[in-house]
Amino acid sequence: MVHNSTSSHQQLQASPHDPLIIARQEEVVQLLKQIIEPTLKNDIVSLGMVRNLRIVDDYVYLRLYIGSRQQQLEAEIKTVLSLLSWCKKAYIQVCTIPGVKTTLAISSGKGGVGKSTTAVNLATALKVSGAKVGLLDADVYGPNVPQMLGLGKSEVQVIDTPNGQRFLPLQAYGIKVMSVGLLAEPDRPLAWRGPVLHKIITQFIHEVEWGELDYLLIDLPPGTGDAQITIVQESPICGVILVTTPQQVAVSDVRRNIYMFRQVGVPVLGIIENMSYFINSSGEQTSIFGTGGGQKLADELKAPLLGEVPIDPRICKGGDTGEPVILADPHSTTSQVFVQIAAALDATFFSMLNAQMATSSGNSIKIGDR
Ligand SMILES: Nc1ncnc2c1ncn2[C@@H]1O[C@H](COP(=O)(O)OP(=O)(O)OP(=O)(O)O)[C@@H](O)[C@H]1O
Repeated sequence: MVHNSTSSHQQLQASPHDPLIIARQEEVVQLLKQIIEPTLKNDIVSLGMVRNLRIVDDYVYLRLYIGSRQQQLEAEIKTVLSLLSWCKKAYIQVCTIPGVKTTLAISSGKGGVGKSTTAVNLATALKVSGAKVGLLDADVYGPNVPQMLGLGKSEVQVIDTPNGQRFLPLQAYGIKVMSVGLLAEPDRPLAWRGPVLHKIITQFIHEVEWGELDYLLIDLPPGTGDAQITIVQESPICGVILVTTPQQVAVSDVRRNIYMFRQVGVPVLGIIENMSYFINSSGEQTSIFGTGGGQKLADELKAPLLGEVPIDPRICKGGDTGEPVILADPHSTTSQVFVQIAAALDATFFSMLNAQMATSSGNSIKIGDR
């Protein structure tokens, strides 16, 4: 079960002052909490799927953020709200990315901890397992996914669709890829701010022709700024994976990050500790940045530790050559960690991977099992 331990009420509803509206709002929340999302086995309010709840006179307004496999929830909401004697009509705005079943975000409290590396390798592991995968590089401050997938100088096409013009994602190793970096001029820093940033991000989420995807992974910008909050609020993210390193400073940044997600009502699926240890030529493990930071944080924040990724020169090399380590060296310890995490995600969302992959290196992880 995926938990969202801090209530998602801030994101869910405005703060009215009229006692009648407050009472009605609470009544609606209690009814909505009876609806359980069958895959994640938790209620749709705790999962942050219901946002912007408003009661105006005898009408209920809300936004429902779902993946393409969760359409039935709209009808379930209408059924439970029909029990309200005072409610004349419930207006439900369904927010989804067409064709995308599950949207997951990869985030980090600070830059340079390996967030994009994680996003690229998880996307590749999911793809290798047979899933249809898209990767949206929304890191407006350092969009390096195209280079990590060998797409350095590619041009983005715009196509006409029945719903208007759409960006056509590029393809790398069968993964559909779109990046803010593909729209920027080479070697020029992206300096988008305020409304421009908001518009670009919103376009990226809603105006890409992804086709049918099992997973869309979003590589978020680091930190807890405007760009990150906009993406999280605008997209039907089912959960977020946080990347940290064992160093204390990275750990405290991720702590801030986790609280931000919980405040906006998006479940934290777990933490990945990157650069956990180094394996020398004799196969011995050495901790370079200290030990246990990821586990300590996971315990404190009641979010599972999904995996510990070693420091591996092949990761750097893969980032430079555009071939992820999962493909360049699939049997390495590093690749197996990513395969295990992908298998655990898939076990939570689809159970699509074959059992052999999920258990290939022993202890499998269960997402959100606390
Ligand atoms: N486990 C690892 N072993 C060796 N090198 C790594 C590892 N993880 C990441 N790196 C390297 O560290 C650098 C930063 O990684 P990456 O770009 O993924 O970080 P990031 O958190 O996305 O950074 P930014 O916030 O700047 O986008 C890259 O050169 C990458 O190859």
